[in-house]
Amino acid sequence: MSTFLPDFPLSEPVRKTLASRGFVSSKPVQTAVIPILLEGHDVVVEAMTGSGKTLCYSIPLIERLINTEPQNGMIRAIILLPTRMLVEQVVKEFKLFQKHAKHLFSVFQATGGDENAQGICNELKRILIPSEPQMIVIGTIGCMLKIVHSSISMSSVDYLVLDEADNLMKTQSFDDTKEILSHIPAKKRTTALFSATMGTNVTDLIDAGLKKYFKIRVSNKGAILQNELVDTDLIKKKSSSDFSGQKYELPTVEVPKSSLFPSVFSTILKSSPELDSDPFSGVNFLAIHGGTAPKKQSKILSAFNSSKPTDPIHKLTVLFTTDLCARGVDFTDCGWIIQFDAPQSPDTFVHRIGRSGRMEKEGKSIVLLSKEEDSYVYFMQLKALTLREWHGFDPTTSPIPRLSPLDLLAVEAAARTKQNQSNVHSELFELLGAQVDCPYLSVDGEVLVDLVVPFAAKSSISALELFSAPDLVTALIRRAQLKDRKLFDLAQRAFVSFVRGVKVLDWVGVMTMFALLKFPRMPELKHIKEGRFRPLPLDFKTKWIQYEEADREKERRRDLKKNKFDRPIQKPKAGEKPSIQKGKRVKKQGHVFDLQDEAEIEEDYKKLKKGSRGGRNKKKKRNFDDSDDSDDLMSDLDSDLSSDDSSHDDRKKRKVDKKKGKKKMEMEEENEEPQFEDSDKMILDDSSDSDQPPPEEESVADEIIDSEEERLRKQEEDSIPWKDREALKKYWKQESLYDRRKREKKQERKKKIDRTKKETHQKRKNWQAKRSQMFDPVTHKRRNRH
Ligand SMILES: Nc1ncnc2c1ncn2[C@@H]1O[C@H](COP(=O)(O)OP(=O)(O)OP(=O)(O)O)[C@@H](O)[C@H]1O
Repeated sequence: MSTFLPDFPLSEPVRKTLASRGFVSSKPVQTAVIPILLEGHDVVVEAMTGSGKTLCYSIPLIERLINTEPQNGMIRAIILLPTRMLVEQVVKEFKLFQKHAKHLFSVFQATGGDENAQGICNELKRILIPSEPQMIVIGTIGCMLKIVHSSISMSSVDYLVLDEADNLMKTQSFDDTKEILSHIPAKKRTTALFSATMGTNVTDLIDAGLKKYFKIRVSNKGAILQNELVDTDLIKKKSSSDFSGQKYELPTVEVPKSSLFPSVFSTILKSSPELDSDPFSGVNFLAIHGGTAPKKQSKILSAFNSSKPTDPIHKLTVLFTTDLCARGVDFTDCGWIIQFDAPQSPDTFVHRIGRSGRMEKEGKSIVLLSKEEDSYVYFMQLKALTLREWHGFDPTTSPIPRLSPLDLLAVEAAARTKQNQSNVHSELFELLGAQVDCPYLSVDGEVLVDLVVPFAAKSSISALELFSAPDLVTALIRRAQLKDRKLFDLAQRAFVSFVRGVKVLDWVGVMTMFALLKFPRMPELKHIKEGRFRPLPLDFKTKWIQYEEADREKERRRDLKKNKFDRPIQKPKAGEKPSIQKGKRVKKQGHVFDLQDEAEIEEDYKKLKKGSRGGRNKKKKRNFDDSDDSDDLMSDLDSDLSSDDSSHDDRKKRKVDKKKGKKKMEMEEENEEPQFEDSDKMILDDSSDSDQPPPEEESVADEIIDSEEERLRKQEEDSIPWKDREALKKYWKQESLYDRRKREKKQERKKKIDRTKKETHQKRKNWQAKRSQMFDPVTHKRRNRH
């Protein structure tokens, strides 16, 4: 007899599995639910997170498979879950039972995107043969939908579980869930719905085929989860989210909203050398988000779950993650959940915090709220969740040594003895990192400011001043961005994804929170004043920030060069004239630029336009139209990046020489004076060592005509409505006035020559006729006049 459920005899494989996992007694929800499911009734179960719901449906299923006639090569049960990660977790649980019940059943994982769905269906068909044992299929909605739509038979399915059922009933996926249910015979099946937040409205699912069901609700009484809040400024959120005072306690998981956030934080924390020293020397930073490859996700999860405070290297493991891990994921020993953002739905809040304090362990949750979010506390109260203000840890019990006044004096003195005051900031970092056991991130961000402000006041420049940062964390992140463009990109993308996902009240606060280097250019920010936002004061262009990775940097430079000329033509504002550049075609539309890069490319673009149109300078215009000029601008950029001005000048000179040489050759070859000369001639004329004759009168006249033509051409261009791109295209196909004049002139010249030739020919003819009258053609003697 098992001690797990004394009143219900369990089969040997189940007993063995439970014993091997050390489960000696059932938990309240298990005691309530397993017997009902063993009897084959439908259930709707709501029980707190981490209370052991998975076992509630897995034990009855295994018992059913053991105690009923096996149906080899058929699907016997379907378990639906919202994410691939959860599917993997549940598959693992069933495989533990399989160890003790070999050949009794097999487990099939149905996950994968649309592109893999067909392959999964084929694989399932291949193994659903009589020689194979009966099967449990565990999968996500998308994949399961493909399976039920394929020719695979569902007639033998008699057990259906919807774990995290409220999530599966969400509007976006509810139709799909119902569709799956409609393919599974309702009469003989047992249906079980589980969640920590079931709500009251399951009537829709009852419509979809739930029979008479038992509703079981296991109350949260006695739960050890504490919910607290930290009232903080948005700007200081980063600092406040460090709870290094508890570093030797249990692992921590942070659940922010934006999916990019984890990678930004963990990358920056990992890549800041200052953080290698205390208090982060023993901290292992991990991150899981939507962009993490599935295999890597599982690896990181198991690394996180297997981390222990007794680990000699990593005493603390911090996992940065998103709502991807908010539901169902079993973090076995997670002590703290720090929510960077307050979730709008109380259900999400419950699931997030439920990653800690599982299975009767103690767990703590902290949510960081800014001043604008005060009302959140009352909102949560209405939902029966109490948030208390958190006052931090007692510094005297903190394992991290604090900076003593003596240490402070030592640092200050060292900094002040430096001859070159502008170097003080780097010394400051060094000193703080190397000589003083100072917590860079303190329990309250104020400590940091207190620590560094004295230096700011006494030395000419401080770290905070240098990076225009309100706290040292922002300074570090800003500095890290300058060192590697990868972080700069991440910070911007994280900002954009954050502000697009939430209603932002304090824009400047959010910008500072993400340690942006410059005020971003976004349509949403059109009416926002920079206000207290402090951009990086250094006089620099963000395009100068390079990737540490050489290949990536090479690629960026290539792209930058290409983008300058691929930029789509922007629709001008009302009343603004369209800018059309002759010889430049409209290329790729909708190219995506970085926020900061866009501003700079815009600037370069204006420069280009100026070069091509400004002042109606023929030489400049033609130079731009020549592809060589692109090299000019790129070399401008390159020289900016490499600060190698002399090489740039050399290149320019070489180019002019090359053109001169080319022109000379052409002139010699053709030995003909060019008509309507272009910039090549102007460049040659400009050069001091030119050996060309001065322009003839005709070419001066041509220039006057040209400028008139240019004006006419411009007038004609401007008259084309911008909207009508077809008209624009046609326009380019049309002959321009300039070309027409050129052609007409050529024709006139030809006519003149023809006329002259004709006249000469006539004259010759007349002369010959006259001559034949005067001389005898045979004797060549003058005829006798009489
Ligand atoms: N009877 C038991 N004795 C000891 N540990 C148990 C028992 N039942 C389950 N557990 C363990 O408790 C943990 C939480 O279980 P489970 O993941 O099923 O919780 P849950 O209620 O589904 O949580 P969530 O709502 O977050 O999905 C697991 O690590 C599981 O192995």
